[in-house]
Amino acid sequence: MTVTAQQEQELLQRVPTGLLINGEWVEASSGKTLPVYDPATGKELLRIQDGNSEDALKALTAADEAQAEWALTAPRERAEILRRAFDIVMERADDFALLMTLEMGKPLAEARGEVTYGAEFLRWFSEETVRHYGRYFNTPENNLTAIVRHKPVGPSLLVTPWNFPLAMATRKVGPAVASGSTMVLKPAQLTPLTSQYFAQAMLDAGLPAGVLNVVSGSSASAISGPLMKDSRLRKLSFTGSTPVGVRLMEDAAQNVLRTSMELGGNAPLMVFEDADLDKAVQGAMDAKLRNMGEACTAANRILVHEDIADAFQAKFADAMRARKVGRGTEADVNIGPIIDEKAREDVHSLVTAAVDAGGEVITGGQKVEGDGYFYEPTILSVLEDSPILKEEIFGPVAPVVTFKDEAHAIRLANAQQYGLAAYIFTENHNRAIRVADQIEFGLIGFNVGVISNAAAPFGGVKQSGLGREGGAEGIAEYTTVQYIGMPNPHSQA
Ligand SMILES: NC(=O)c1ccc[n+]([C@@H]2O[C@H](COP(=O)([O-])OP(=O)(O)OC[C@H]3O[C@@H](n4cnc5c(N)ncnc54)[C@H](O)[C@@H]3O)[C@@H](O)[C@H]2O)c1
Ligand SMILES: O=CCCC(=O)O
Repeated sequence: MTVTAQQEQELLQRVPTGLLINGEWVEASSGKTLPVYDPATGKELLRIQDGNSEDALKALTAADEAQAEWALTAPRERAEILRRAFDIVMERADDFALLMTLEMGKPLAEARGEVTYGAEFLRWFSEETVRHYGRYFNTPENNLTAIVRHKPVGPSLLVTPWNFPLAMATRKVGPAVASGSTMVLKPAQLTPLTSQYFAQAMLDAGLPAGVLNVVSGSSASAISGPLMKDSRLRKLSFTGSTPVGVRLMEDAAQNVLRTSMELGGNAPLMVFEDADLDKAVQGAMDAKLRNMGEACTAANRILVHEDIADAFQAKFADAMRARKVGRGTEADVNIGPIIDEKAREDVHSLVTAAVDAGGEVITGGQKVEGDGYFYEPTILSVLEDSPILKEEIFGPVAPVVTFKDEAHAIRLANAQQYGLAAYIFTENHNRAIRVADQIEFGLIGFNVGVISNAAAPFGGVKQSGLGREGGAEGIAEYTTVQYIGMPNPHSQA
């Protein structure tokens, strides 16, 4: 069902537009506001307060002052806040979905999927909160008894990207709350509304003032810069591009901050000659077109065995041509716009460079004329040295390359700097594990194109980052380890 303009306006009026500092939505000290746009129309949706360095420091002060008491709360209390937050986000699922469609462009059905995915981090970490055990043991010499326990890392700066506005926030806020850490969340400039609506849900769930502070603003470095230099900050958790992540790691080194870095990806999707072609095409569609290709997990390099390449490409092209492009609020649309004009230009430049380097357009390959930043679902047939294979595409463009044998496929998969997600399509389980052993990626989809799940550790190797979010590993990113040694009571009188 198509959403009406009145429904959109009613929702936008309910979004907090201030900065969240110490439990209150307040105005920015600059007195300035920041516009938020709809990428499907290019029009302004709403203006929010434009936070700066002064606001960021106030938020850190609030987080720092709340830290000691928050660290001592009962794990059950934190767990129940997260569980209530899960319920509230699910009760408001339609609002969250529409808000993401409006500010980011993804079609409503996908946005609903993100609400479920994002909310699950709250439920998952509510369950982890009460089970984050330490250890108690005698040392090998029996002279000491050791207690090893986990303490909250302390005030954390959480920086999120625009492509999954809810899930990237819950994947950080969930474990930070679970661990007993306080935080300053800095959402992406392009999509602050979902984060602000989510922060209100956390307050409604009973999160004490000062634990979660939110500072949106037009200058990311004005917000993060002074915080990264401040000794009260203990951790940076960043999700975004590799170049920005590298710069922030350099800053973090000056203050010896704990860091979790969820960076870019350039996933290969490998289709072997023994693959089930229907499964492989479905997997390629899911891995490529989820979020219009604007995902760190997006399959950007479709590697297909030469014996099945024609058959695969024909089915893949039919599936791509069947997709409907349009504003995500309209019924039946399954490809929304690219986030902004610059991002669409970047996608088109990669396509043009691939064609100039000898690539062939199988379907698509053009910007869609008219309002908004739409791009046609595109398949390119390219050679293995095509420039498009070296970069994150962040759009609905799938370059296909053929390979001769398993060793060749592995070499192509590893031949770039990223190591986030990879996909393997084969009916031979031994081959799947053998290939997984030899490719350098943190996440592997075996005969499936989407594997993200709150219960599983998400993260990459090489230039895709450090640390893991979600799973049992996720909470450890927000704790420090303390060892207490004492005389073994049996060796004492
Ligand atoms: N590995 C993952 O889990 C994951 C998940 C989602 C997105 N990503 C990656 O994120 C990128 C897309 O997101 P993006 O365009 O928002 O990335 P980006 O790096 O431009 O921005 C990410 C965040 O960093 C902030 N930022 C930008 N410059 C900054 C600076 N100099 N100092 C401090 N903060 C700064 C932005 O405001 C935003 O909040 C892609 O590379 C994608 O692969 C990775
Ligand atoms: O953009 C990358 C994040 C996608 C995910 O969490 O599945």
